[in-house]
Amino acid sequence: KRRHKHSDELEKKIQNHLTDSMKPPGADGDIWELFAEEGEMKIYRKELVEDGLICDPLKAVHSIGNVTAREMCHYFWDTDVRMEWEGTIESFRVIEVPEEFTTIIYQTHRRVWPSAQRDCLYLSSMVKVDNPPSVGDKIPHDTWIVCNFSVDHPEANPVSGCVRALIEIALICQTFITPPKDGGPITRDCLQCDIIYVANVNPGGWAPASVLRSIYKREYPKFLRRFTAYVQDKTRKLDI
Ligand SMILES: O=S(=O)(CCO)c1ccc(-c2ccc(C3CCCC3)c([C@H]3C[C@H]3c3ccccn3)c2)cc1
Repeated sequence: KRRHKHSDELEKKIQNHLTDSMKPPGADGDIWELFAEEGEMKIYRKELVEDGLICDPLKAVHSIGNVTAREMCHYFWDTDVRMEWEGTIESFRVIEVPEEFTTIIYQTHRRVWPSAQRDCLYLSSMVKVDNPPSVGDKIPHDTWIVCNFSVDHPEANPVSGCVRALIEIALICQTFITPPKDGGPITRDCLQCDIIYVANVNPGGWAPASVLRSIYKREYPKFLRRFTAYVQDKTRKLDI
């Protein structure tokens, strides 16, 4: 069962995401504030301050056509394409690959004036979920999750002056297939991918609340817009 040092922690986090993060906002009795809405994309936040630091949890739900859950999670997880859609990291390095679909990454974020630059050191794992909870009455064809969470690593060799931000992030995707009425073959037009993205970022040290909250308000919608468009573009059949 224990495949690498973080296997147990990873399993536990995935189980938590599948039970907690897949619930629609508000189902947990918590008060989520809808702060951005663009078509199917809805982004919610909660205000949370821990030890004086802004740790506002974020939850986004979205649904896009023509892609599968596996494609969404693959492009989110695959570091080979990271800089093609990530707009706020300055550099990153894969420190270790504990197993085939699990990497340990060190990355630095662009400095947010007037606070110090932040870096993140985290494990990133892509997993197919076998017995997914079905949300509502729709039955998913398949469910995939990418789980990113902060870990320690002796070889991080951090950029001096960076403050370590702590992250707990998950991208959970489900593929829904609507076969064509005429009984024809299933094409990309029959695909719908439901997305849940949860992010808990602890800035790790002081940063002005107003600055952080305005960054989150700007960066999360931008990230979801840019990333989903990127995947649809990468998977679009070539215009013949
Ligand atoms: O989804 S991922 O796993 C994709 C891999 O990169 C992810 C996303 C976001 C972060 C992150 C980490 C630190 C910060 C802050 C804290 C104080 C100063 C930097 C932010 C703030 C900058 C905000 C932000 C929000 C959304 C997207 C990017 N930037 C975001 C880390 C990982």
